[in-house]
Amino acid sequence: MPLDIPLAVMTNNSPRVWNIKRLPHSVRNCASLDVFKRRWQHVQNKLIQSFNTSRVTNPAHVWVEVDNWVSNISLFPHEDGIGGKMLHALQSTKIALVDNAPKGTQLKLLLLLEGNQKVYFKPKRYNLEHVINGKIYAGFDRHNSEVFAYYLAMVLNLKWIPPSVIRKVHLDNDILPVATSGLRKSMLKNNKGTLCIFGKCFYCKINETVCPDDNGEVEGAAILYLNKQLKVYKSPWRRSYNAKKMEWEIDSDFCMKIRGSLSTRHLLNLIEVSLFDFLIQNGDRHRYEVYKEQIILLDNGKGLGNPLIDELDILAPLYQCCMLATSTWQHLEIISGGNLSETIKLLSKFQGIKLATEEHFKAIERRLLKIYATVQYCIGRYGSAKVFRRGF
Ligand SMILES: Nc1ncnc2c1ncn2[C@@H]1O[C@H](COP(=O)(O)OP(=O)(O)OP(=O)(O)O)[C@@H](O)[C@H]1O
Ligand SMILES: [Mn+2]
Repeated sequence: MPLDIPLAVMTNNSPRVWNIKRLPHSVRNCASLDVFKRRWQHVQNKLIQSFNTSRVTNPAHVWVEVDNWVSNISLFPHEDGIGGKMLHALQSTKIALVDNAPKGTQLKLLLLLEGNQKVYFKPKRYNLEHVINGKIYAGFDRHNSEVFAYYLAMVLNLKWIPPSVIRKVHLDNDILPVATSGLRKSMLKNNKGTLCIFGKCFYCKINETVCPDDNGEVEGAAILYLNKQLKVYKSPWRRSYNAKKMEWEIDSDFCMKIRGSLSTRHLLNLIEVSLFDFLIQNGDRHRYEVYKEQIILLDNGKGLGNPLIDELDILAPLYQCCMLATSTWQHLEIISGGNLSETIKLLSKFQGIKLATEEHFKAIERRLLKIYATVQYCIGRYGSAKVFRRGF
């Protein structure tokens, strides 16, 4: 068991622990609730304006806008309906070329869309109801987790994630005519005579294929490819992927040790990412990419595995460092009370997609309460002046 897990959180699922009285003062103070509500409505309206558009007359214009976007506060534009337009272009632009994308361990394809836009395509491996058991990083990537993560990041105001949407591609019509010979060689016919893909990647196996459905279509997450110079870091809180314990799992002063080598800003960013990962239960962020001093949320496919489990040690950066950017906290305050799930559902509906079962949405709300409780633990231990930091 990792050291220093908040006691309130550890005494586990007792409803008393999640009683509203235990939440940080600001969250339960009725006078603030009105202020939060107004602030949230403002944020939600902006998100709706961004995603409530789907028709794109010329996707090439969207890619030009995306490519030319320069900003220190977001990876992509988010005003004037561009969110929905990017997703629609990702979902419907004709595919000009498809190849294997051998980087990483999981089967994925690299699509080149007309207009020269590169896209990663992570195929569907499971139905939404499928529950992953075992280790936190078990199983194949979940395509819906990638897309869910995108909307979650938007709602959390983490604007450093590539747009991602559910897309169906027709194997015979959309893929085969434009497939490279390498990709054709990584396909085979199953015992029903259907052509399936086994791909080219570290874990790709000939007996673990992706096959089209009865309509001849393969569903997957279409993720915008970032053609940018990214710095790669190993996460200080990465798992060992074997029986060996990592330093963060045995050393209660772990955060103190790494503070010497990471700037406060970088650490606050890592902590913010741990909240995001805890909500979807992505325990597989072994390394991360940085662009313009910001962590980019790439590879979010290991979330949404089991809605009944909340692996607390994903929150270790928060409860071991007990620091949080004030701006992050202010945003967490306004998404309480169901706003988070409601908005993800609302925004994804504009693209006509269902991203997760009700159990997963409930789990996200439950985990949000655990984040509040962990912050409360930190405040109790160190006082809010030490916990909340001017961050970004
Ligand atoms: N949208 C993207 N744009 C550009 N590069 C990307 C994008 N997504 C992932 N990458 C790069 O490709 C690599 C592999 O992608 P990803 O991590 O999603 O695959 P994976 O099979 O899950 O890998 P792993 O098993 O190592 O987690 C990443 O390390 C990252 O450098
Ligand atoms: Mn991965």
